[in-house]
Amino acid sequence: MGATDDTTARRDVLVIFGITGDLARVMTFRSLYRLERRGLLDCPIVGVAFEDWTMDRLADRARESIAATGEEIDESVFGRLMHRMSYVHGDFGKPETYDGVKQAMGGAEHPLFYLEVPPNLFATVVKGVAGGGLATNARFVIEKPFGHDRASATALAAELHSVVDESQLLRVDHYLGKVGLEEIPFLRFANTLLAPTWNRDHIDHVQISMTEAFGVDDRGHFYDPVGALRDVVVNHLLQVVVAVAMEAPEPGDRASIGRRRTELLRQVAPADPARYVRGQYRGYREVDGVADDSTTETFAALELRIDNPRWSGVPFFIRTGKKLRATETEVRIVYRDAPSLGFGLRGDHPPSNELVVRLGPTFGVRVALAAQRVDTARPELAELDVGFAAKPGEVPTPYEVLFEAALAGGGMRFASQGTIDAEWAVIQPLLDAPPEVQAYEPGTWGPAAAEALMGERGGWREPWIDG
Ligand SMILES: NC(=O)C1=CN([C@@H]2O[C@H](COP(=O)(O)OP(=O)(O)OC[C@H]3O[C@@H](n4cnc5c(N)ncnc54)[C@H](OP(=O)(O)O)[C@@H]3O)[C@@H](O)[C@H]2O)C=CC1
Ligand SMILES: O=C1O[C@H](COP(=O)(O)O)[C@@H](O)[C@H](O)[C@H]1O
Repeated sequence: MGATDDTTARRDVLVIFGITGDLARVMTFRSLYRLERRGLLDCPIVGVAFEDWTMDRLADRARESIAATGEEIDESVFGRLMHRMSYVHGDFGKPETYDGVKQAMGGAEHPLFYLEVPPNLFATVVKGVAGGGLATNARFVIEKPFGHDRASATALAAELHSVVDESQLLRVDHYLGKVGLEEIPFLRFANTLLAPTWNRDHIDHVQISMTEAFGVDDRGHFYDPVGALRDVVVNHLLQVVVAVAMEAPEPGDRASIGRRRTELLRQVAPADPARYVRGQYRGYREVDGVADDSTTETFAALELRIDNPRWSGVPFFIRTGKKLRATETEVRIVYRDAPSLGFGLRGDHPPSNELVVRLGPTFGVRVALAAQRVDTARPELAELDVGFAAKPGEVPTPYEVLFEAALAGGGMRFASQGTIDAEWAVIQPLLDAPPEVQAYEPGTWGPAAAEALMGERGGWREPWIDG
């Protein structure tokens, strides 16, 4: 185990292993550019990869990558970003690569190492950094996947822990950087209107829906061995469950947020394969990189239960899939039936209240109240909507939030091994006994069985979609 600091010292260099790779192209350069524009970068950045690139080549890649995400490039911002960057090439398996990294780091004492590398190289890089004497006071950001099941996640953690301390590891779940997610606990606990009703006495069930209109496209090689459950349920959507269901952090102790997350996940009952629906869109098997006889799910719907006094008896329904009718992510709290009114209003059984937090494509909150208008025969739901951003792009992207948090030295935006283990424990029964995969037509809401999963609860609500 390597030497650690237990402070929250600001990082004084960012070293990115895998700067020439795909994640850097689609996410990293853009996030760094946006942080530079907001004046939030203040340290050198060292890119490391195998290819022998010049700085001009790196700058070209950075420029193309940023432009491809739709950002308009401000030359002075781009110039400042490139001015703080340097590049080291070498094999991650060779000690001399880390000599080059050490030199490029200058006298930095609190480095942040970001591993944008294939998962089978996580331990190689961490060991290389430690072997080069660079792990003292360092933090390591690592990317998913953290194993492909509970046992392999445990084995990966053990390998990493043989070199560095758990407190040095920052595991990325980009939903922990998503604007909207952290706002859910705030909304719950800061509003006297909501806090007393946020429990089994008032809430009938919770629907968490992350639907995508696009398919697997050019990611067949990555996606086919993974599937929807591992891609987004065991991580992102369980974090949405956590935000809805966790207890309040301890006053004045931000570190307790991480503990609260893990505590909640440990109270989620292991998922029941009988309450799990797997789907695959027609045409998926023709995607490049997908096996002709693939049974990988591109759609998953499941029910979870939480064994604690607040949530006992309240089902949490989750659905996600590719090539569905619309791209949206939301969590919908469906309240219990209102009592029969019995005081002479037309229509004596008002519809149930709903509270929706939309997490994508933009962030917003909707409260649906039962209302009786003079021109309608029965009470109906009237929707009060608050949009927090008119267009995508106006709020920080998840990766900006995560970089900012990691550079500030804090770990609250990242998942601990305790959290990862608890997540796999919930999902493992579904991996052990997966039901048959059912075909669905692109452009629908997935297999009919997903609707049946909801029983008598009125089915999946039409998501909150603009326009
Ligand atoms: N791509 C994405 O959208 C996402 C990726 N992730 C995760 O991020 C991580 C990186 O993924 P991605 O960027 O797609 O991977 P890529 O395969 O595109 O990139 C890998 C990078 O590692 C470098 N590399 C690989 N082997 C060596 C070696 N032996 N020595 C030196 N450099 C090496 C490559 O350098 P070179 O090119 O010079 O050979 C390249 O820069 C993975 O853990 C992935 O699961 C997570 C979310 C989304
Ligand atoms: O990690 C992943 O997440 C995206 C969805 O992220 P979002 O922020 O757009 O909701 C998903 O499309 C992808 O398959 C998965 O790997």
